[in-house]
Amino acid sequence: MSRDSKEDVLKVEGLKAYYQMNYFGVSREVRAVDGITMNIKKGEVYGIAGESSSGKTSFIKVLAAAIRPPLRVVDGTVKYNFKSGPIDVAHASPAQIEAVRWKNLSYIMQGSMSVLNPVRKIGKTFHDFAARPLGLSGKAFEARVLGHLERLKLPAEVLNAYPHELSGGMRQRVTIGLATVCHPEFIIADEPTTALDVVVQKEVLSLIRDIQAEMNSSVVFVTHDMSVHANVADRVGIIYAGRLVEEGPTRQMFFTPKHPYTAHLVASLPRIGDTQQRPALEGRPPNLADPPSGCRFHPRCPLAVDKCKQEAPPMEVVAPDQRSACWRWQDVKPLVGAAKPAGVMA
Ligand SMILES: Nc1ncnc2c1ncn2[C@@H]1O[C@H](COP(=O)(O)OP(=O)(O)OP(=O)(O)O)[C@@H](O)[C@H]1O
Repeated sequence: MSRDSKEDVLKVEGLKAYYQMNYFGVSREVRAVDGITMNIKKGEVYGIAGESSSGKTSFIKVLAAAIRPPLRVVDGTVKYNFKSGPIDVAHASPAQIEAVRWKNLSYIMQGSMSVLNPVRKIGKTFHDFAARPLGLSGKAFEARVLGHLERLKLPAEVLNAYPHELSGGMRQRVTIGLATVCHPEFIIADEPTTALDVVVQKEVLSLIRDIQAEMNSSVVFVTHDMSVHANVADRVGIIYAGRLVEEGPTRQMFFTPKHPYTAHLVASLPRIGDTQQRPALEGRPPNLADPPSGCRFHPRCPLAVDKCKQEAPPMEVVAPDQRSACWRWQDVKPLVGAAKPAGVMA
């Protein structure tokens, strides 16, 4: 089935979410998400990449309806079309969000320890998360959890353990288990493999992919590791300074990027046989309390011209399913010839 013929499960339009702070009478606004429009199809795996402090976590917190002050949605909508009905989580009440949490929409936060209560056994945490949304209790609930643990290749004994008694990889599996035990339609994961060693990383990624395929859920995940995107995502979106600057099918993003920032991220991937360090992009991402005029990437962009300093480029369709926000997208060339990055499917 082509991407176009699949149904949208999420539509984000003109989303702006700012951290609004007031210290000693001085107000400060950090424009962490500043006008993002995109959509996700049913069954799609969408990866979000970008440097540190570009707004990735803030964006997916809004998608996950996990917004806490000082972060506020100041404009736009985040509309899900769940089986149970439509909901705009940017404007829904706490009770409406509670009704879709875990059952329709689940969120694997950064760092598994932050989700797992250190003084509560894993079995109790499963109960806290899932008993009510599943509407099960006693033996029926136990059977459901045990079946799910088996699928995650976790022994039943973990239910009796405290989080600190498990290895990092097991804790991350438990977190994924918690987030998926209710078979949610939409899974959001923030850096699900950071801090895990390479072997465990692979296991955790294939686990997310297997569960997604089995349940036909949609997944949005964040990582700054481009090789993870290459291995897992159907489409990749690149965020720079609070804005989506390019998105497209994973292969196209790696082989024919149409934004100079994507070209740099792809070029920074290590390649088999590398003997030299990859060139790093000069400069730093801008301060989101005072972002540059025009295209926010212009101070670091090798292709920047005067227009880029003055006018923000709109997202334009540049190839099938691929959009880029760059005045000079036609001049963007991959920075690394035909070399195939490790992990990118040929
Ligand atoms: N609680 C907060 N209060 C104020 N500003 C914040 C808060 N959390 C994040 N920010 C700011 O919002 C901007 C975007 O941060 P965010 O964490 O969303 O970026 P990120 O791309 O996820 O970064 P990382 O990869 O380091 O997690 C940054 O300028 C950050 O300093």
